[in-house]
Amino acid sequence: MIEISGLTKSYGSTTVLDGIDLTVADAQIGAVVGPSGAGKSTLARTINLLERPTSGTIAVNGRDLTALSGSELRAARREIGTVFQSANLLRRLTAAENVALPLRHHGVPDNQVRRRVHELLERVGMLHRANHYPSQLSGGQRQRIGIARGLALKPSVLLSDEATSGLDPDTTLSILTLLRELRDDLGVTILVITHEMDVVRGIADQVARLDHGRIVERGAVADVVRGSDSDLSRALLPLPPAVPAPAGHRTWSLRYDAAAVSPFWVAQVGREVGTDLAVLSALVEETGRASVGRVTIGVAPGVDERRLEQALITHGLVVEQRATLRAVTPRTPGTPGAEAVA
Ligand SMILES: Nc1ncnc2c1ncn2[C@@H]1O[C@H](COP(=O)(O)OP(=O)(O)OP(=O)(O)O)[C@@H](O)[C@H]1O
Repeated sequence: MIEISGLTKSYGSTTVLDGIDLTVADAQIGAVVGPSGAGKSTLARTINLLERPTSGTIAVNGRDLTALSGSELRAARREIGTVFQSANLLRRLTAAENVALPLRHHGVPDNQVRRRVHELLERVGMLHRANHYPSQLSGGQRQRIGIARGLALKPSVLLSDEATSGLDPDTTLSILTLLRELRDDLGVTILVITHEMDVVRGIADQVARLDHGRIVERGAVADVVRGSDSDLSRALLPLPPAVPAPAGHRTWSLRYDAAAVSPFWVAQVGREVGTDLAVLSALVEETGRASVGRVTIGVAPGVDERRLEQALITHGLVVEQRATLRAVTPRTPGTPGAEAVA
């Protein structure tokens, strides 16, 4: 478990991190997201103790690591393994030698190093590349070696600092699957710092949004995407573009827990209210161990909107937003069109 409390980092009069509180429980994956300049890299460098915080504490399994110095601090760094953006492997060393590096640095005897490196390479699926140099590996393979090296000293926490940035979608997916396995099979606590919402959606249990050095929103990923109409929620589950609504229709954005709502809700609600609902965009996605749906519907003029809203609520849907529409000239002759004006 990692508990960060009141973490502040200033450079001169510039405060880059301002009172960060963040906890990731054992065998959970926590994610910190934020735009460029929010303070993500600074947070990563401060958490893995490459930089000292100006104030605040970083405790791993109840032990405050910021209070330590000298040899105690060096030993404490073992508690947090880091996987960097570009894996940061040494070019002149093989994959196995790179993984062995932290073990040798900490004076682990040769026979134990060999055994542990074998174990780690096997764990990340890279045993067959043990004697390859970084230049002979793909980006995803280098990142697997980086993860093996991050785990070498059996840290309690694995910090992933933009580890999938720059990888193609399939490779990203395979790295995320590996991180998920480490959580589920080995019980590793993982803190992912990223600007990629796909990463958060793919593996995180908890998410916090960093903006201008502060955590401005946080929660369980499932709750954030299911329960609120916030910036983070929309960023995590953006709706695909909607097709134009039939002329005169109003568009309503809806959100729902797909596991709890009948898959026939569109027809059922339409029947109850006596109207046909137009589906203009729809998305159902598994995220944060929940199945969440977001839909934009077109509502015909003259429909009793209070009754419609009540029916939707009864079926378990949340009405997020309604837009007033005005008819526009159709692009294809004969096709009705409309655009949102509010
Ligand atoms: N050593 C430093 N001295 C002064 N200011 C710094 C220092 N390091 C970072 N900053 C400032 O802190 C802010 C946050 O930088 P940081 O690199 O942590 O953001 P980031 O979220 O990682 O951005 P990106 O996604 O673009 O890498 C920036 O305004 C940056 O200029």
